[in-house]
Amino acid sequence: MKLLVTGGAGFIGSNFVRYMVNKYPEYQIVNLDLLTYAGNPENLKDIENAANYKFVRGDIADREFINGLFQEEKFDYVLNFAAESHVDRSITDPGIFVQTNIQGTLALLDAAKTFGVTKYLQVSTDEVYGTLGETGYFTEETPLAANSPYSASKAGADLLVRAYHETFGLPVNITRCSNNYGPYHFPEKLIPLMIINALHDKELPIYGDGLNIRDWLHVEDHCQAIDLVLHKGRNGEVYNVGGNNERTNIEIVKTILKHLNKPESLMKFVKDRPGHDRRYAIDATKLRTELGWSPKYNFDTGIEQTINWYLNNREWWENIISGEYQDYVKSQYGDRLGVE
Ligand SMILES: Cc1cn([C@H]2C[C@H](O)[C@@H](COP(=O)(O)OP(=O)(O)O[C@H]3O[C@H](CO)[C@@H](O)[C@H](O)[C@H]3O)O2)c(=O)[nH]c1=O
Repeated sequence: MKLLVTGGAGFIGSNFVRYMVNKYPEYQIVNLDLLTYAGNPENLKDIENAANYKFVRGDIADREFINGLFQEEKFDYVLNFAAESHVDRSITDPGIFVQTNIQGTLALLDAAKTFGVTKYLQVSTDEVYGTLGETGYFTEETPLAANSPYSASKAGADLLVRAYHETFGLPVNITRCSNNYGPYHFPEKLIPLMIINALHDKELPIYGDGLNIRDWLHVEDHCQAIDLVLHKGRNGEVYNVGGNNERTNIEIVKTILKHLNKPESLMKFVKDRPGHDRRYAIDATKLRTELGWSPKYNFDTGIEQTINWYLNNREWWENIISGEYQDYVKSQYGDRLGVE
């Protein structure tokens, strides 16, 4: 069984690669990653020499390269984690989101169709559903109503995946997760950014009134869900993955400050994100009842484990925020990156 995991050097992708390499020694896992600013080979240092693991550097939107890779490797499963993922960046530079998230997905779908796969799994996001008011939950039937260029690009990709199933009969699944947290989270996102700023006694920028709500999901629970959907998901189906842990941003920041024994005076309310979605909350009943998913983390233990991970892995994030990160990656991995 051969798996292509794209974006496997990113936060969720690397956690998933590690999970699969350890759980399925009999599978061959190929990690394809472009190593943009958010992809980091250091995330997988502990398994990089595993017999069932291989790293390839490349761009999912490079059709010629993708076709060559599919022809050579003959993948059984394709899991697309590769994406530009940061909402704030999509507001200043939407073009790269369309290129990677839409053109990249299209190139993978075409290759999957041409060379044949047992399953194509698209890792998507609850942000495609837009925003909720104070009540209600996103289900798989909630209409798509993306509000940011990022979520619009993910929604576009989801519709292509759906279309390749309906039109060409490609065996596909789409998973839509809520906000992930855990080890190796890139420090532009709320939780790692706040931990690192607090450790430096720097201000913690809270957008708007800080009462926006996110539904936090531990990345390992997300990995388990994707494993289940990959093996047991019904073709053509969408599965929502949510932690059932709704928190306001202020609650998150206060929790982090408390764990680190830092004062709340570090919180600074700043200009709101344009188009800022108010609330995300996921109904994951389908995943639980149909596929038997049950998350093992509750938020209190998960956030504590995550904060401790950042305390114990300073070198990992100091290399990233030092600005010397790209040079560092090149010096460590330059000769071993595979396809350029
Ligand atoms: C970076 C940052 C964020 N925020 C707020 C904005 C959001 O309400 C909340 C979380 O922000 P972010 O960490 O950027 O995550 P968010 O926009 O929710 O999107 C994340 O979660 C999505 C899933 O819901 C994923 O699809 C995205 O790729 C991922 O980036 O915290 C702040 O108040 N201050 C900040 O400095």
